[in-house]
Amino acid sequence: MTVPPLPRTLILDYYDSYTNNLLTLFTQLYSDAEVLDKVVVVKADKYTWTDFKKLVLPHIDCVILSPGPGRPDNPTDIGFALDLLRLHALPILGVCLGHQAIGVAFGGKIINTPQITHGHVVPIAPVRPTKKLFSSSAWLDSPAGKEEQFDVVVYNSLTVDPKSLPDDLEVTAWSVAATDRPSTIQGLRHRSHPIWGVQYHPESISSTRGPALLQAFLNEVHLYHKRPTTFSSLKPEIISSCAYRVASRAAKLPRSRRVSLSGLPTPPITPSGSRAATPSGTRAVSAKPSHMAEKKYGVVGKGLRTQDVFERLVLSPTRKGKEKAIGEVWLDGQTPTRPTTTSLASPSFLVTYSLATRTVTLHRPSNEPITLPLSDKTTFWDWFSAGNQILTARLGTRSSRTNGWRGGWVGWFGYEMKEESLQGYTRRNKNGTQADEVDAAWAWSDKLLERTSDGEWIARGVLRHEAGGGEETASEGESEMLNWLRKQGIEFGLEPADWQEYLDEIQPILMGSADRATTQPASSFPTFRPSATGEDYRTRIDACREAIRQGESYELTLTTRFDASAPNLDPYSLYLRLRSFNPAYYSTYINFPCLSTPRGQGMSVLSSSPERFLRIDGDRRVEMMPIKGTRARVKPGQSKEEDARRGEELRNDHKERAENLMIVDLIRSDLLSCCIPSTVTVPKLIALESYGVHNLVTTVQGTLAENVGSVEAVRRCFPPGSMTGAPKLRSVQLLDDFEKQQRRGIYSGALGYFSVDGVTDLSVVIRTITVEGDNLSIGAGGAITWLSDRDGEWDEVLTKVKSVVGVLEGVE
Ligand SMILES: C=C(O[C@@H]1C=C(C(=O)O)C=C[C@H]1O)C(=O)O
Ligand SMILES: NC(=O)CC[C@H](N)C(=O)O
Repeated sequence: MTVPPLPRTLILDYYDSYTNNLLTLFTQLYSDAEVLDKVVVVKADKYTWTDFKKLVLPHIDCVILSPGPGRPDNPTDIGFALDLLRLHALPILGVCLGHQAIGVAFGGKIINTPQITHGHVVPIAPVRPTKKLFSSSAWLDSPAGKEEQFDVVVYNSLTVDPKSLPDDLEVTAWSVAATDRPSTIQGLRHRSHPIWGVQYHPESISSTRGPALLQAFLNEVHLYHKRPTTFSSLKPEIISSCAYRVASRAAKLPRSRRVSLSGLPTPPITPSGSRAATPSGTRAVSAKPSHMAEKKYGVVGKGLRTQDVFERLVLSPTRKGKEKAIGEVWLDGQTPTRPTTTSLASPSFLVTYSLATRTVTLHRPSNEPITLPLSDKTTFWDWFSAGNQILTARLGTRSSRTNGWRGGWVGWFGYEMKEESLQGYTRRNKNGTQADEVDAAWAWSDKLLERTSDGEWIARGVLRHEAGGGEETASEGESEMLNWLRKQGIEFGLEPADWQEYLDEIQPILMGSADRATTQPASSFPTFRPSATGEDYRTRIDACREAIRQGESYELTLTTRFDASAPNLDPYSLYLRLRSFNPAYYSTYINFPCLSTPRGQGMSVLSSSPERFLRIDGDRRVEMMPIKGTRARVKPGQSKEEDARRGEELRNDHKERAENLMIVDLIRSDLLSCCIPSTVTVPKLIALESYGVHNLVTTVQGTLAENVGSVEAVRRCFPPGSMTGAPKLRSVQLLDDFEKQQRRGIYSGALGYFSVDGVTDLSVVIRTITVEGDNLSIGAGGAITWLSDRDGEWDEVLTKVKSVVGVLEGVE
């Protein structure tokens, strides 16, 4: 069976979090280059109906109406789709909401589906004989066409009422009835116009026969247009109306790596013009004059505890006020099964961002903070992304490293940064955010001490020197960020003398005695109390389920906050307790004493997050690992068999698997907004990982397109889907209301680093204590679906908080 030529296809996106996954069906039939040339995803409200008819319709060959939140009989949810369907000027395929729109456009009624189901696999049976799509030759010749039934994933609360089906429409498929699940309409076609719909999601990772369905549709499109040998490309104006464009290629990597014979980098030019001495033992690995230096210590210091080295190198100099540092950073990271590096750093300056005032603030040791209002057209993401791209090109040398921070930015984007990342988002309550909130904080460090997973130490430095031959140079003129920072006297990269001084500082520490450091872990956690009662939370669960019943969302990650007050607390000693109580892959301690928020002076993040948000390695491979599905582990000393049983029970739980699948499909769609479509894959679907709690974890990967930088990639996937639910935009708007506009802050955001070599690694901020002055908070929540049980969900929240701080007070 041959694949027809690819027609110009416009996918109208009703702000769903699965729409981009349709691209994956295309790339199973056509090349990336062809798909990106002929298929475009456009937000459904991008054009008015009048403009669409004039500017778009004459220049495309077919339309796909995407899934989406809401109802097809609500004009704010469905825009001009009903007019488009009634005009039937070209072939149209509707998926889920788009399919329901077909029902409504020709006179059918929308009702609640008898069994509301999201993220479950159900069998469906095509009706035969029937004309078109499910009986087109492409379909009948395909393996799917020969089967009586096949499995698909459904995400719907609503359905076309079979009793209301107008004569113009014919059912092409039904779900197979089961005792708890009556049969519902799964496919429709118009009897005389080229219009088809499917209620299920052919693009879901767990649906079968998706490409065969698409091919059957494209065959119909081919037939409709009288079988041309080829279709032309989309007009550039239409392509550029797409929300996110990705290039069909990955950036080329400089593969050759040259290490100078002496193992030393070209000596940098000092400001006076003379060649500086290169610190001994330093080695650079690069095809271009490298700015990245490293010194490996081998067995030296291997017997030391990381805590002791952190205290001597990072903590005591800043505490004595001697160091030129703005704070303390320990990217700790621990798990027995997934080895990771540890990095210790004393950043030299920090930029923060406030959404309320749209200002950036520069913080330096012993200087007054300086602020910069961003222009109306610029978001913090744009500002930071453009600057970071140039810094990476100028200072970093890409390598195939998969792990570790080599210097550059470390910090976080708080959850509220969604306001500038999520297309279509509007903050309803403008008073909710105070001016002196810290919505994003990124500190720069051009030196750090790394501990490899083998326990060896490596000092890493980003050196400053003039552009040398063959170096990619990017103009600073392009970056508002770099120009402004330069004006404030900020330089990126160390002078060779500074690097030498750093090595001189490290040497005696690593050669020193293994005496234990003086700081003791806090003897207990402060007492955390819920900010909302269990009853409040249960009521909010009901509100979530009602929104799901109405088709507004498929899953909502509802959260709440637990607060504690602890005057004179040493956040570091509390972190020491946390890291032994709940060691996690993304365990992190960050302390910025200079920051102040409405809750106090000084801000620290004490994280024990197990969840990867997004990592980009040296080959521009992106990996996201959403967690969904949680069970408590047994208490220490209790039976291992019982612990394993709970893990297995979680792995086989239909509700939890569905929660996970919904986020996996969302994450795939997020990655498709920045990766080459055919590269987005799911190598590991719903695996059990057991650390502080049992969790179900999925791995989604892709290769970043050449036109997308690391910060931009993060922005397109922000906020993390596991903290929002699906579809993302509608769900976060609903959650803002259900959570009473309460700020989530760092919790639910992303924390980690953008390394100068382009390697990026960020966690989802969960299981994390935020300290602001004397006030501490922990956010916690869970995914609410139609199948959620009020008590079970509240217990899950308590389980999560207890995995961080052991005991809780004031909970029913
Ligand atoms: C919301 C939290 O966790 C999120 C929700 C999970 C779930 O519903 O199972 C699991 C991990 C996180 O993505 C939290 O820990 O506070
Ligand atoms: N996935 C979808 O498109 C869902 C459509 C509609 N909102 C429903 O719940 O039925």
